[in-house]
Amino acid sequence: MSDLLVVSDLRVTFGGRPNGRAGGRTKSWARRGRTGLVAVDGVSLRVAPEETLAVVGESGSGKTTVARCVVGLQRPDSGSVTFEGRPLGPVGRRPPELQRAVQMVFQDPRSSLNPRMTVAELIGEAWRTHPAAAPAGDRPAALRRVLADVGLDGDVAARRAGDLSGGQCQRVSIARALAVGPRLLVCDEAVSALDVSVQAQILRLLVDLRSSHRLALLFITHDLGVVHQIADRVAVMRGGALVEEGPAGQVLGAPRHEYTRTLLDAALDLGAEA
Ligand SMILES: Nc1ncnc2c1ncn2[C@@H]1O[C@H](COP(=O)(O)OP(=O)(O)OP(=O)(O)O)[C@@H](O)[C@H]1O
Repeated sequence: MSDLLVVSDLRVTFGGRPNGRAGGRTKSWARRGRTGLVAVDGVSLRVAPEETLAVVGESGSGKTTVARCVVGLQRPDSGSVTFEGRPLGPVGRRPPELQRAVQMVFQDPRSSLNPRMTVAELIGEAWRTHPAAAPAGDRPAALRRVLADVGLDGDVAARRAGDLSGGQCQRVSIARALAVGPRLLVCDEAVSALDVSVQAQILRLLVDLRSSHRLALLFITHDLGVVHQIADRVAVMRGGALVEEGPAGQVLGAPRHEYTRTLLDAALDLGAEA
């Protein structure tokens, strides 16, 4: 199967000195390797349609920066991100159909949703931003459908995000992404802020949605304990670089890299303590 998302040789630095063209089209930095922090260093990844790739690694390993490049919130210094062979530039410059195709679910739903807005308003906002995805006819029925897709009752529509539980908020975040018809969901630590039992429900939901909505998932997490529940393939990052990548069974069951073994041992220790 041909790839949906291809990330090639991505490099991102922070804190270097602009070379005089900052604000222009090229984000280039003088002596970046020496004066800036290399957050992502030559990372290449592929995600096939309806596949889940988990990107794992400790805090600071560069996972979120890769995710932000994919959704267009971070411009790489070099390298490329393509979706079905089309370049994915910064979010503001993406054609609307590519903006819709790649949606992100953030770690903390309480800060990614305006607490004063009702669920209906939040989903309506997504439809306003992407009019091509807005329902042509009966909006309340379309709203009920999208809420049902994420396991929420229709009466949640009238409630404010600030009055919902963490799990309900994350379901609303997923509904908001689903409402615009994505092909790829980038989930950045999407279950990390939730209680363990709610984590399992949201993981189950993502697995179900992947099949029912034919989604691919780029699932970013520091927690190897959740990866086996969701991933087809696993990529392990350390210090901005990829150290190992392969089928989930192989990376989790017979890791080749010492660092992956250390992460797995740490996850096992945490599991034993829980
Ligand atoms: N906007 C920024 N400005 C400066 N440095 C940054 C910025 N964003 C990330 N970094 C740095 O880049 C490195 C990679 O960060 P990133 O958030 O991508 O890692 P991560 O693996 O997702 O970790 P975490 O799970 O803690 O977010 C870190 O050293 C981080 O401090």
